[in-house]
Amino acid sequence: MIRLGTRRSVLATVQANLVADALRAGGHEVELVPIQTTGDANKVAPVEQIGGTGIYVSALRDALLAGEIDIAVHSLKDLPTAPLDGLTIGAIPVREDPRDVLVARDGLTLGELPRGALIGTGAPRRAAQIDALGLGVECTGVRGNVDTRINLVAEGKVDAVVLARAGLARLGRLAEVTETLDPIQVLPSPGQGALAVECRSDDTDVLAALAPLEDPSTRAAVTAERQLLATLEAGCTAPVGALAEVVEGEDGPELWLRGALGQDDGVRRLSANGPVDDPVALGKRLANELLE
Ligand SMILES: NCc1[nH]cc(CCC(=O)O)c1CC(=O)O
Repeated sequence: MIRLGTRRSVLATVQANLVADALRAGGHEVELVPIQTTGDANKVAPVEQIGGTGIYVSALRDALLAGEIDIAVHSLKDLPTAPLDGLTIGAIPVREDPRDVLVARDGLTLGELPRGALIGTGAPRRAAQIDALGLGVECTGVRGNVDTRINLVAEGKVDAVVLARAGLARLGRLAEVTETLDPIQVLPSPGQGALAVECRSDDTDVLAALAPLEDPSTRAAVTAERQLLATLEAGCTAPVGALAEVVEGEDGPELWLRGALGQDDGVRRLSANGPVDDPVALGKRLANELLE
């Protein structure tokens, strides 16, 4: 029996079930163990004020280290970049669409929102990139689950909210999307749309069970994105956007990485490419170029 720890939110439960079903299809028995995290217990305070990086994952990691569960399913973008002694990411399954989306009143797109329109987003990354478009719209901090945030639009409290497309896809709510934001305008959070299945580093049985869930292209892409973030020494709430993709080059597959860094005077954007088997070097190189 593999005990799978998950946060209690609807999205986390859906994501946990995706992994549980994949393991069951491989002939394994899986039991879901719901666990309360700081991020879920406190849905009001800004993320930065209640611990920042890791508020959604530390309780799951503690349960893993204590042997209360065998695997934890995280949204990769919520997982701190620093590795934790004794734990490893046993599998990164194929990624959902990594882009951000707009859910706006009256079916509006970003460009159709009037000047002064209020966009709800608690993420400095999203606010910095939207500000840099010079549309005259205003970003305001919001928190809470997908339902809460979409309701702010329905209640007229904001004109629009920005969310991860992957979350809406997994919740079956893509019909509410009014625009999918082009990464040319808004780069997603490093790791967005990908799941990380974490386990104990020495748990060979669980590592073997997780191996078939792994998608090597997703692993390469998100490793480059997360290395970019780690090198920029930014936490999950810092204004860093990143998106990597494996593309077919002249001499075979190569990894392309785009990065955006919010600074006082605007957003700096660069891209670079490198071999698929060294995403860490690519992430470091682009980070250093962004800092120059
Ligand atoms: N920050 C919370 C969070 N963590 C993961 C997702 C969505 C799913 C994903 O990106 O994999 C979301 C919601 C959002 O940003 O809209």
